[in-house]
Amino acid sequence: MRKALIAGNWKMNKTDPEAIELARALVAEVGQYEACDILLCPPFTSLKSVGDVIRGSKIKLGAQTMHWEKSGAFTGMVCADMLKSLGCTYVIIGHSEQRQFFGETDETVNKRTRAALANGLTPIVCVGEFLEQRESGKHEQIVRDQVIQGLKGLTSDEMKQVAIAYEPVWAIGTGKTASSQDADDMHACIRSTIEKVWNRDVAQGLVIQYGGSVKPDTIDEQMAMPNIDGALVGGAALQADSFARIVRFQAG
Ligand SMILES: O=C[C@H](O)COP(=O)(O)O
Repeated sequence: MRKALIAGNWKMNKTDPEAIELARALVAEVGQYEACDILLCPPFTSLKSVGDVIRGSKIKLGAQTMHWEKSGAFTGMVCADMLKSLGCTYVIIGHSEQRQFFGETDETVNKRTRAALANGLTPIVCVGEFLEQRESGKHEQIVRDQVIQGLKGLTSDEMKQVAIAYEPVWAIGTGKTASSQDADDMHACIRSTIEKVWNRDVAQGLVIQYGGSVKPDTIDEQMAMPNIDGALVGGAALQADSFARIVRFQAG
């Protein structure tokens, strides 16, 4: 049985005082909630302070990306050790905004994923198609390729530490969600790809989150789908009440 993972990706939002305020409100609302795993991914600048606020609660801490090298001359970047030293246990990798604006490729996704795993961090590997790719019927092939290339070379044991987030690019921050059925179909496609490349055990254990305009009024139907195991939430994670309602989804 897969435990749902509800993650808030705060992206480039919240000053440090604002991040502390939001984290405090979430600890008060859902800090001891155990029906699903809860993850906060603030910007690098607030990992330390959010980590301090959530310490002792059930809420986990993650980063929004990392470099694959251990240290060195990589201005602007952070490495796994730095994230771990602040209490991170997760890291988002290959988000479509990293792919679109910062040159992320399947190859760099693979490097980051391997480095995260080698350092005991759980990577949430993001995949998803553009609207024109869906409209031309290529969406499943595009996402399958991202999965296979991004996770290339991982052992079955390593795969058991990975989560995937399916985020159709056209649904991110637009207010348009994929229908629950379309999302579930893609999640099933991802799961069957994992089964073919690795094995059934890995595929059945894999947490696949949906991301793209998830809101309090969409989450219940989404989480009722058999292949949707959680959500990677952007905009609706920036207010405590909406994120707390998403965390407390009622899946049927
Ligand atoms: O990482 C989160 C996703 O990009 C979704 O963002 P959104 O909920 O604002 O559409």
